Amino acid sequence: MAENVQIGILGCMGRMGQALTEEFLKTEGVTIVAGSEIASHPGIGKLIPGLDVHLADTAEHVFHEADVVIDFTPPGQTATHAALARETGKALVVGTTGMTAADHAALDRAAAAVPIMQAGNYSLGVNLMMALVRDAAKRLGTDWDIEVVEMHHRHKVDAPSGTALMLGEAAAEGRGRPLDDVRTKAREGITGERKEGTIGFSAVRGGAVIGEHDVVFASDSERLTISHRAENRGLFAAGAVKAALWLVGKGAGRYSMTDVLDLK
Ligand SMILES: NC(=O)C1=CN([C@@H]2O[C@H](COP(=O)(O)OP(=O)(O)OC[C@H]3O[C@@H](n4cnc5c(N)ncnc54)[C@H](OP(=O)(O)O)[C@@H]3O)[C@@H](O)[C@H]2O)C=CC1
Ligand SMILES: O=C(O)C1=N[C@H](C(=O)O)C[C@H](O)C1
Repeated sequence: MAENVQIGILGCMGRMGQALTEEFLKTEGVTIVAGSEIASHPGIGKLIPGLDVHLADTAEHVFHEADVVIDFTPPGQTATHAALARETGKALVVGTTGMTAADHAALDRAAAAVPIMQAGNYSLGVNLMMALVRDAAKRLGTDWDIEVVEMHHRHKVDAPSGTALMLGEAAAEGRGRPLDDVRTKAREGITGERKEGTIGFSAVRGGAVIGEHDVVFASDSERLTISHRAENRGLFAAGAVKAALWLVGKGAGRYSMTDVLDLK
């Protein structure tokens, strides 16, 4: 690992931005050298609490200053940040969810030039859960219906969660099918009976829930549920810090948390 890794955080004053700052401050061998927020943020130009760094209003500044940039901004900026990583030659860790196919394509383009880490969930538990779900889906026939249910706080803007989609992809992979071919989105009205082999998604929003995910396997005579509960945001921040340090010195490419945790 490099001597002292210069870290930049996009969305620095958000829920995850603050959890990341706290986690990096507890970590040896790293310095937060830049942080950005949306231009209308009242703290722009002022010191970021706990740091000797002024809050910037552009991502360009953060990419210029840092070795590794961590992106936990709301959906919509990923393609721009991927292009900046490619142009500046900097490593990028993406935590943002609600990504589009165009966002993924932009990350793939950047990954031809620089190391890119992306995960819808940076916790050990969820990444292990993906392997369990893949295995269960492989072993249980299509007479076992698969439903992914998630609950998050009232501020979350995307649905289903990035984690729910990762879990759905793991289940579809276990069944040897692309998720897009078997996915059922939210149900409403006269939906007709459930089609065998499909994977359903339900998103619940309310209160301050950090993140809850259940994958339900339901047959005519029994039901298996694999569940994860996040107890605090520090969990995701600790995983993202680990991922950022793991990325230092890696070649160009697209990486995920399963690489960091050696879960493949
Ligand atoms: N992969 C993982 O493990 C996890 C992923 N997430 C994901 O991370 C993302 C952020 O979550 P969370 O921290 O809760 O959200 P927040 O809204 O609390 O934080 C995002 C911050 O980024 C700011 N922001 C908006 N646009 C920009 C911009 N262009 N440049 C810099 N900053 C900007 C927001 O400002 P403003 O509020 O004014 O818009 C806000 O302060 C979500 O997509 C969420 O799903 C969350 C937890 C774990
Ligand atoms: O927005 C959140 O808060 C979270 N988002 C991620 C997701 O969409 O899966 C991860 C975690 O569940 C919290």
